[in-house]
Amino acid sequence: MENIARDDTAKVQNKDSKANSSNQCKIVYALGGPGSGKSTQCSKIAAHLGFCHLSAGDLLQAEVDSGSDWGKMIQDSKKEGKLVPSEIIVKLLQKAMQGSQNKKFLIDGFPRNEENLAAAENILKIEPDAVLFFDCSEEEMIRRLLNRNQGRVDDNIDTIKKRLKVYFDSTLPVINYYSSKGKIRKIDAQRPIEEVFDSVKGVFSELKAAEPSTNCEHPFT
Ligand SMILES: Nc1ncnc2c1ncn2[C@@H]1O[C@H](COP(=O)(O)OP(=O)(O)OP(=O)(O)O)[C@@H](O)[C@H]1O
Ligand SMILES: O=c1ccn([C@@H]2O[C@H](COP(=O)(O)O)[C@@H](O)[C@H]2O)c(=O)[nH]1
Ligand SMILES: [Mg+2]
Repeated sequence: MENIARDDTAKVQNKDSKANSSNQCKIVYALGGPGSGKSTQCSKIAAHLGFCHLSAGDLLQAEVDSGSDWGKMIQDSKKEGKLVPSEIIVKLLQKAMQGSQNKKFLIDGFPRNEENLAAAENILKIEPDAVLFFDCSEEEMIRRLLNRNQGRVDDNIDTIKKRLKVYFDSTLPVINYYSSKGKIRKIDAQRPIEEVFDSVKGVFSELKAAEPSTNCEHPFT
């Protein structure tokens, strides 16, 4: 599977990639704990700021719904709050990015562990321009997930506890890595949806202000 993914890597490049600078993309990651509001905010960013929103969890769920060979394994992982092998999500992201005319991607809920991070850098060959970190208390995340009411197999207290453990053990180190690279934009996600979105818009305004005024094919806003 890794070989198939590698064959196509040159088609998805962004400004931090070494190759193919003529095909520049803007890439923003959205990370945070389960229920921190990543997908809620990403939907609003896509609607208001013209990004293509790619939710890793939704891409995996689409595989389950399509009855693909990976479907059962993905569904079992989701029920257990476990992460699927990186090559699967990389393949799905790659297909979605290549199928989009948009060059501004908002990747929601990936990378979630160090294996994902290595796959993003070495197989997808993407580097985020910025990483939105939705910071929310554990109590509030649990409250939101138990009230989500979307029929998700993982919105029950046993699975939520497992997902929180994966988040604290595996995703926080990824957030710390991007923090050390100066890419994290931390947002207080504990507040009401519109207040959080005001902060999100502020982040994109700052990113736009910081980008070079010339030769910018895909501006942040
Ligand atoms: N700021 C907020 N205040 C109150 N409720 C919120 C807020 N943001 C999102 N919600 C609600 O909390 C629930 C979880 O939000 P959302 O699905 O966006 O979280 P998520 O971070 O994408 O979670 P997951 O990691 O499970 O995909 C949803 O029911 C959503 O409507
Ligand atoms: O990169 C990823 C993203 C998601 N998963 C699996 O999907 C579920 C649900 O994801 P949400 O982002 O919360 O919708 C997650 O718990 C994992 O089982 C993954 O493996 N890798
Ligand atoms: Mg989500």
